[in-house]
Amino acid sequence: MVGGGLSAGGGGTQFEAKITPIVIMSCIMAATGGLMFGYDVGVSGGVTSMNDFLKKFFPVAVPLFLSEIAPTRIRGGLNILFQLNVTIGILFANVVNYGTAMIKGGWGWRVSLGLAGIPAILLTVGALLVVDTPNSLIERGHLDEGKVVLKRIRGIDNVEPEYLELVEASRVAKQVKHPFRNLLKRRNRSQLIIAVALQIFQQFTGINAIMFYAPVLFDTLGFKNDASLYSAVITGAVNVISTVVSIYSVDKVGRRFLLLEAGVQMFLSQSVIAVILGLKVKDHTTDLHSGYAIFVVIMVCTFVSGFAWSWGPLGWLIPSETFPLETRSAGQSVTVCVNLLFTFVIAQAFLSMLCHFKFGIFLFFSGWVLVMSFFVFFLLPETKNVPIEEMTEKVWKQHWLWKRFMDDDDEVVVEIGKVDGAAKKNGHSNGFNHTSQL
Ligand SMILES: OC[C@H]1O[C@](O)(CO)[C@@H](O)[C@@H]1O
Repeated sequence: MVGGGLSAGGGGTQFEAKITPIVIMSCIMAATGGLMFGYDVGVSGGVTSMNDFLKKFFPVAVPLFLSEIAPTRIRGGLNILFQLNVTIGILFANVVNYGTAMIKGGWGWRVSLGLAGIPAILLTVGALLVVDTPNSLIERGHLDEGKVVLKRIRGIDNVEPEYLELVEASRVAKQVKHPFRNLLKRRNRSQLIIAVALQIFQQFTGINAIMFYAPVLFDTLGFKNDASLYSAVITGAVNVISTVVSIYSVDKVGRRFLLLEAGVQMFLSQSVIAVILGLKVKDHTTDLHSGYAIFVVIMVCTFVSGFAWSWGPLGWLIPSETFPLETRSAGQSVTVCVNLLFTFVIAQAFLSMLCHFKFGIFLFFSGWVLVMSFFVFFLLPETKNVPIEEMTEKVWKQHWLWKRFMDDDDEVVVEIGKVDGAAKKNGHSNGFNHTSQL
């Protein structure tokens, strides 16, 4: 599941755990899922700028601008690792497109599309090698097997404290009967609104207009065919590197800082692109002067880097750390669903919008960046370093608006049993909201 498999659900738990082969295998699995997602996003833009592909599928069209089981202590980093893999997949596709465009005989685009099967095969083979998680085994009643797997995963014999927490977490999870119904309850409104808004906003930054159509955009600006593909490789690399910046900084400077800083960066770069294109490109036969064209590439990279250390990874991270237990699985599903729905909407609408708005398309997206930055400023609370189980008290109940939704009458606070009490005493958390309202 996109982003969902790497929930940042852990609070302050610091169980003893080695980085074992099983954990590494699980990370490779996640990486492959991200690669597949990213490759599919990246490959489409490239092949649609290859003349042989266009001749085959668009003989009538000369478009003006043709244009998506870690130890707790590394859970946050792994969450963004998913997005990192998406960006690596995109970069990989961009590099492949650059190479296959040079194949003589007009079948290079077939190779680009065909290679999408490789991450899918890796994922399938990987899935056969990976064992059931202890959580899943325990939840299905296979307690002994769950403990054995936990020992293998952690690489140690003394897994008792974590095992007991997993058993307790599973007991609590079983009490959640109607996750989707819970999602609509008033007390869960804030997390739901924020998760849905983040996904819609992530796509309305216009990132996929760039990811899908960058080579075509650069082509239209007058870059030669291979130069436009080459430029897409550059933006793909900027995307990867800037996501790494997010991995290192998100727990230091916080989510709000990254989103607000990137808001300014994305707004300015998109506005500059719009102004240059508006002033310098009169019609689709005009090539941009090479100095301006390079400047546009730099502005596109500035935009992509801002996105890559903010809305890209945080769109996944924040919902995964804010939904309480009673709505977590349902909330993650809605998050992914809304993201893919709006990826589809933008991909479908972009070309028609481009024909109507022309350079104004970048003003359209920069306007949205402004709106989402205000949303972050006023409505998104900081969640950096807040243990999951304290989110309600420390985040939602402190917020000027969201605290009004926290006083639901039919609230039933689940008292986690003695295991939880012991865990709390030790400063541990089982990754679930201990005051979950069922
Ligand atoms: O890196 C850019 C990519 O990241 C996503 O927003 C997913 O988080 C995709 O929609 C986009 O293609």
